This record gives sequence, structure tokens and C-alpha cells, in this order.
Amino acid sequence: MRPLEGTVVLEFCQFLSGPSAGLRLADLGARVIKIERPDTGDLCRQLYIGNLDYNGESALFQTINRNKESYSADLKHPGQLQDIKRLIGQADVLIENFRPGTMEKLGLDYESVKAINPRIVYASVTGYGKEGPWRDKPGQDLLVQSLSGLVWLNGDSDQPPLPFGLAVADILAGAHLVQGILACLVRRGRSGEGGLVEVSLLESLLDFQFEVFTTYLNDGGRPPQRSSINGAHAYLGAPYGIYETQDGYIALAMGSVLKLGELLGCRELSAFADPKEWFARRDEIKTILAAHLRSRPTREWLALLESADYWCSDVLTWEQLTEHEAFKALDMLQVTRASGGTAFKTTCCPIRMNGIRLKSPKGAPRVGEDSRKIAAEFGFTPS
Ligand SMILES: CC(C)(COP(=O)(O)OP(=O)(O)OC[C@H]1O[C@@H](n2cnc3c(N)ncnc32)[C@H](O)[C@@H]1OP(=O)(O)O)[C@@H](O)C(=O)NCCC(=O)NCCSC(=O)C(=O)O
Repeated sequence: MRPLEGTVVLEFCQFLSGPSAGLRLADLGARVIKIERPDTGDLCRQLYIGNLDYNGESALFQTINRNKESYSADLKHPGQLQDIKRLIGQADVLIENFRPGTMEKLGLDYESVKAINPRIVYASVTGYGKEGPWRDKPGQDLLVQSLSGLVWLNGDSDQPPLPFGLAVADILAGAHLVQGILACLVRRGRSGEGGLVEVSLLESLLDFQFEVFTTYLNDGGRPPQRSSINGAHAYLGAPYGIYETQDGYIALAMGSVLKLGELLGCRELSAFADPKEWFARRDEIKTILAAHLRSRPTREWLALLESADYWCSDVLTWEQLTEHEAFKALDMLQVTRASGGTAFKTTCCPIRMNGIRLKSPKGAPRVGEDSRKIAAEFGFTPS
């Protein structure tokens, strides 16, 4: 039995952040019901439709909404809103990720929902929080990454600032939301009271950066300097970074530059005996290393370094990764059904429970696919 079995979650969400929280709760056994607008449903159904089109819906939508049900309702229709309030009366958790003020306008803000169901855990994702001058800005991942300092921090110093190539703010916010929801459910088990959980994309990214942001805040406000070679970490010295080899790339983490020079047969590195120089002169050291590492293939360098447990790795493409025995041993892939029935491969929940990998053969629902069944189970006739 999965730990959240019997827990009913209503998901008033679109795109990635809120739905990724719903996905994780569904993986953990909750019954997650998406409340979707009858015309389009979750707008993510149409996001990034490229060559992977599952009957007009995107692979992204299919994976992030697997193992959920869909109830369609026009929340601006008084009768249908009343039906939703009936569902709310019997739910354990409500998740929403509209712009601040949207749920208030619909009469579904926390205070109104709490009046219907005081035990409910109400969880909101916003872009920038519900207060402050940025509250009404569109909460989109690239915009939040750019405002958070993360884009400025990332990349090489002689190149433009570089965002992550995926929606890191959304996925982190979803994970934080799940943590808040689970904590409230534990408290509710003891006290019977529900609660309000609020997370924003921006706060999630600020937390994500604490490792370097804290150093900045306590270092007289001196901004970290991006390295000019091989990306890398704002506050770590050489060799930290990615280097080209004769046939690919190699990643080198933190470690002694002297030892590295000995292992690689790179005599020039013996000039950098003082560890303080590994940061202060990191671009010089990296330039020497970069030239040296181009002379042999990745596997030869790895063999030399791994024999001494020097922290290094190959840099794999997804093709190389998915062919690798180490990847196969993780059992991280599952085949699930897209709405419409087509089988597709996706990753699994990364949490194992009692040693068991949590898989979800049930795919994403069609808009409103479960409305009638849900209304009957919850004891009303839909308007
Ligand atoms: C993503 C958004 C910018 C989209 O903004 P908007 O489209 O302007 O507004 P909203 O989301 O608030 O909702 C739009 C309108 O739809 C209406 N609405 C929604 N659902 C319904 C149903 N079921 N019935 C009737 N009407 C509905 C809602 O009342 C609003 O009406 P009116 O009030 O009348 O307009 C915002 O939702 C947002 O900032 N969310 C918080 C952060 C977040 O989770 N972002 C995910 C980004 S995805 C991402 O970053 C990425 O993919 O990349």
C-alpha cells in the first residue's frame, strides 16, 4: 500500500509547477483529481507539441499528469462552482497555481475554502509570492530564473548569462510544495487542523542558490566571478569544470591540482603548489589543463584518475546514458499509456518505498474524462 492511499487531492493547476506536485502525491498513492476548464483543459496539454504529439497533446503533459483523474468544470459558472465546492468539502488537499488573486476572484481563496472544509491543506504556487511589487508579473520559469540571479551566475564569463535548459524553478517549487503539504498532513493527523502552504518559483530558486548566495551575503557583498573557461562553480577553484578530450569531454570536480598534475603527467601544474592559487589563478590552471587533456581520449584519463579516486567523470549524452548498465540498474524508466492509449516511455518517481520502485501504468486523463464517475462517487449530479 502506498503511503498516501485514501488521500484526495484537488489540483487546480496548469503548466509544470503545481502539476509536478500533484504528480509526486499521485506517485505516493494519493487520488489526484485535476479540475480543468472544459474548453482547453490544462494549457500544458498544448505546450511543446513537436514531433511527439499524442492525439493533439504533448509528451510533457502526458508525463506530468500520469496517474491522475480529470474533472472538467467552468469555475465561472455558479452551478459548476457549487459542484466544485462539494468536492472541496470531501478533499484532503487543494493545490492551485494561478496568478495571485485568481482564486480570490473565483471565491476559492484559502479563507473561503477553509470555511467549507477546515481540515483541508491548501497549497499555492505563485511566481514571486502573494505580496510585493512583482506579485502580478507572469510566473514563468525563464523570467524567474533571470530575476533570481541564477542566469547571471551561470555560464562562462566571456559569454552571455546562461539559463538552465529546463524549467528548474517550476520543478523545485513543486517539490517544496509537496514537502509543505506532507508536513501539514502529519500535523493534521495529530491536531485535526488543516493549513495553508505557500511557495513561489522565485523563493524556490533563492533557496536553490543558498550554497553560493550565503557566501556572497557574508563576504562584504563581493559578487562571485564566473570563470572564463569551462563554466564551473562561482566559488570553487581549479580544476572544477568540464574539459574537452581527444574524443569527448571529462568532468573534474574539486581536488588537489598538484596531485592532478602527477596523475595526468602534466608537469606545468607543479608550479601551483599553494592551494590559495587554485582559486586565484584558476583560469591560468584551467588553460594549461585544457591543452593537456585534449591529447588523449576520455577513457584513458578516467582510468588514470579513477585508480587514485580522483573526483572525475565522463560527460554523457542521453543516448550514452540510457545504454549504460549503471542506468539500466536503476530501473528508472517505465512504460505508461498516453490519453488515447499510445504507450510511451518516461522516468519514474525517484523515491523508492520499502525497496519498491513506484511506477504508474495509468497515463494522463482526457479533459473531463472522469467527471461523471467522480460526481457519482462524491454524491451529486453535475450542473
Ligand atoms: C502561468 C501564469 C503566468 C498564467 O497567467 P494567466 O493566464 O494570466 O492567469 P491565471 O493562471 O490566473 O488564469 C487565467 C484565467 O483562467 C481562468 N480559469 C482557470 N481555470 C478555469 C476554469 N476551470 N474555469 C473557468 N475559468 C478558469 C482563471 O479564472 C483566470 O481568469 P481571469 O482571472 O478572468 O483572467 C500564472 O498562472 C502564474 O503566474 N502562475 C503562478 C506561477 C506558476 O506556477 N507558473 C507556471 C509557469 S510554467 C513555466 O514556467 C514554463 O512552462 O516554462
